[in-house]
Amino acid sequence: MPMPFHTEPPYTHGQAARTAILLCNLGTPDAPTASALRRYLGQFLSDQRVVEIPKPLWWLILHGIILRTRPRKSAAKYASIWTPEGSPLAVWTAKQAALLHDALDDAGQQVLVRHAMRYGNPSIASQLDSLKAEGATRILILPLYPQYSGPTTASVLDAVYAWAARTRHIPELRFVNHYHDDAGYIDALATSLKAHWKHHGPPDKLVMSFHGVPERTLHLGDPYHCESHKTARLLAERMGLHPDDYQVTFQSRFGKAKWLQPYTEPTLVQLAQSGVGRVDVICPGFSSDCLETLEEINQEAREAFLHAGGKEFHYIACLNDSPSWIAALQHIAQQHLQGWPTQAPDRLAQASAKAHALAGGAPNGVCQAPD
Ligand SMILES: C=CC1=C(C)c2cc3[nH]c(cc4nc(cc5[nH]c(cc1n2)c(C)c5CCC(=O)O)C(CCC(=O)O)=C4C)c(C)c3C=C
Ligand SMILES: [Fe+2]
Ligand SMILES: [Fe+2]
Repeated sequence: MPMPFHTEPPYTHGQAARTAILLCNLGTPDAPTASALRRYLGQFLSDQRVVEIPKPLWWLILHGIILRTRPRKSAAKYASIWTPEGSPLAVWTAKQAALLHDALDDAGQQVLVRHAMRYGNPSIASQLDSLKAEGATRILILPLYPQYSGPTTASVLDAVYAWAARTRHIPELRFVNHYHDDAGYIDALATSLKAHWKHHGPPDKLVMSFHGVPERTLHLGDPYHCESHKTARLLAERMGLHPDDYQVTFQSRFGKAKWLQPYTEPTLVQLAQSGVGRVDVICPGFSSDCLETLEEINQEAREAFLHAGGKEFHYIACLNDSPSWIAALQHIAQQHLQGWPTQAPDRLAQASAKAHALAGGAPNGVCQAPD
């Protein structure tokens, strides 16, 4: 009796091999509730890329303290930014994938574009499984983090490698490592600033706030700090700013350890106290608005600045679905897709079917080499 060798959905005879892009973001809770936050934070904060404290000790702190108190507090913050469509991070990420697909399609490149979340849903493994089931044999992993860091970019790659480790027939995989100095990305940020300043004029100080990481990761070789500063310098140059016109800060500190400095909120308070009337805050490291920008910056930091005597606080929205950002993503994707076929699938299917007809077909009509 013939053995059923296939442990995964096989390519059916004549099915086209497809090229795909998986946009990967951090993830977000499924609902602004304490139970959803406990699940999300439990997964997020168990990742050794995110918290580099030895496991037994961290497990006790995480389960004994953090997951008992933080979910309720964080849920209240999420509730303040939640939209009828869901969490802003999830809404924007899905929209970016759809717009990137359409932009590539308009350029004559038919590729599958999906999004996945490192924590929460849809997971990286589930999206890779479904891409494979749709015939993807070449997958470009594009993390939505312009600056490389261990907790973000490397953690996405860990999830991809973990999926690959349990997959028999691994598709060709490519990874975008970073694009902190990509001209299109810098242009997209400059376009946001120009649009804002066209109506409001420039501020007394522009604060460029990046998510923080523990300072020791810099000394251990993480390029995040330097890449963030390079993004800031390129944006300033692009805007013709003098070094005194702007400041780079790091936000979202977690725990008691020293993180990258200067910290965003204390800097804003100092600026207000030293007589700076108007600040504009932009968050170039976040490709879409999320809790860290909408709540931490646009609510908490705004209040701290105004409370300390500042007069005007302008928050400049993330790149989200802005056309210049989608064009930048398209260009970044195209650079990394070079050499991979991106024609219409029906043309590939015809070529594949013809090849099989010439070769006499595959046993049982099952084909594991569709190109
Ligand atoms: C515990 C350590 C954390 C590290 C290190 C860290 C790095 C890091 N994070 C982002 C981007 C985002 N973080 C977001 C939320 C968030 N981050 C942490 C902790 C660390 N992040 C926590 C606990 C949370 C959850 C919210 C809370 O309870 O405070 C988000 C927003 C997600 C959303 O749902 O909107 C983003 C985006 C980067 C880029 C980064 C390192 C460079
Ligand atoms: Fe974070
Ligand atoms: Fe540096």
